[in-house]
Amino acid sequence: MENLQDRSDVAQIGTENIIEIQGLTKCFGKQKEIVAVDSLTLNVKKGEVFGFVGPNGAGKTTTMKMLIGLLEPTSGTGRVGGFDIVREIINIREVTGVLPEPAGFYDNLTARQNLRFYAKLYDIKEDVREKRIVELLDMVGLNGAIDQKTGGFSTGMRKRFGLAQALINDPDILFLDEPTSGIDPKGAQMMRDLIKQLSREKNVTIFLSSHAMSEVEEICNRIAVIEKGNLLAVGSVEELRDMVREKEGVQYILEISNIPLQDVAGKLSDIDGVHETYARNGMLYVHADAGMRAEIANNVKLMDGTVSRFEEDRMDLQKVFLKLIKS
Ligand SMILES: Nc1ncnc2c1ncn2[C@@H]1O[C@H](COP(=O)(O)OP(=O)(O)OP(=O)(O)O)[C@@H](O)[C@H]1O
Repeated sequence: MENLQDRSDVAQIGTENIIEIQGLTKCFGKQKEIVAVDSLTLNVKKGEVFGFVGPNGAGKTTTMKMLIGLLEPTSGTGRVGGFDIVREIINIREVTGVLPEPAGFYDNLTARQNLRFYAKLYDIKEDVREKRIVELLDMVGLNGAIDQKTGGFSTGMRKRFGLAQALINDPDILFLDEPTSGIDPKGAQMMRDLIKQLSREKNVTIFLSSHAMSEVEEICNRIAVIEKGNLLAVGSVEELRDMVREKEGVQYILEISNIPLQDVAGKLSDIDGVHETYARNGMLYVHADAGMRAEIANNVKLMDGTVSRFEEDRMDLQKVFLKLIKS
C-alpha cells in the first residue's frame, strides 16, 4: 500500500501552517448546552494530506463548517490560507474547494452546465472556464458524461463530480467530508488516487474527514483524532501508534523451540512490565510494556529456549484509533 507519509517525493510539505486553529469552540442549543467542538487547537502544514477522524458526532463536520465560513464559532479563532475564518470568509472561498457530504448539485443541469454555473460564481473568464471544465471532468473520469444531467449520476459519479466542482476555482486547500462514503471499492480507490494525484502534482493541501481508517492510513501524512469535540491525538500513523504503544503496551509474538511454551509463559508472566502471556497454535503471545523485547529474549535464552521468530503485532490505524478513543 502506497503511504504518503513515507514518501517525501510525493507531497511537498512546507513548514508554513496553511490552516491554524486556536481554541475553536462551537456550542449549539438555546443554552449552548451542546458542545460540538471544544477548544480545538491544531495546525495543518501547506501540502499535507491531513486526516480528521472521530466517531459519529465527534465534531468533524462542525469544525469543517467553521473553517469554510458556514458556521460562526462560539469562541476561539482560525485562519485558513492566512485568512480569518470569521472576518475574511470571502477570501477563504477564493482559495478553498469543498466536497460536502452529501454533495448537492442542480440535478436538472448537465455536468458541464453545473460546472459553468459554479465557475461563473468565481468570475472565471469564459475561455479559461470552458477549458477547465473539460480538464476537470477528464481528470475525474467523467468526460463521457459531460452533457448528461447530474440527476442521473450514480453515487460514485456524484462523488467524483463533486470533486471536479470543488476544484473549479483551482484551490490551494481542499476540504473533503467523507470523500468515499457510499461508493464501491473501485470508485473509492479512484477517489483516493485522485486525492494523491492532487497532492503530488498540484501541491494542494487536503483536509479530509473519513470513517475508513485504511483509507486515512493510505493517503494521509498526519491525522487528528477527535471525540466529543476534543482533540485526543495528532500525528502521523507512526506517531499515533507510538502513543498507543507507550500507553497500552505491545503484543509480541514468539516462536520458540527446545522448551515447553507453557513454561516460558509462566516464567515471563512474573516479569515486571509483562501483562499477559499465552500460548496458541505453537506461538507464544506476550502483552508487555513497549521496549521489553531484549528482556523477554534474554529470559527465554536463560531457560535454554531458542527463539526462531520474534515479532511485534503492528497495529493498523483501525486498532490505534479504537485504542485511542477507548482510553
Ligand atoms: N445544527 C445543530 N444543532 C444542534 N446540534 C448539532 C448541530 N449540528 C451538529 N450538532 C451536534 O454536534 C455534534 C457534532 O456533530 P458533527 O456533525 O460535527 O459530528 P461529525 O463528527 O461530523 O459526525 P459524523 O461522523 O456522524 O458525520 C453532534 O452531537 C451533533 O448532534
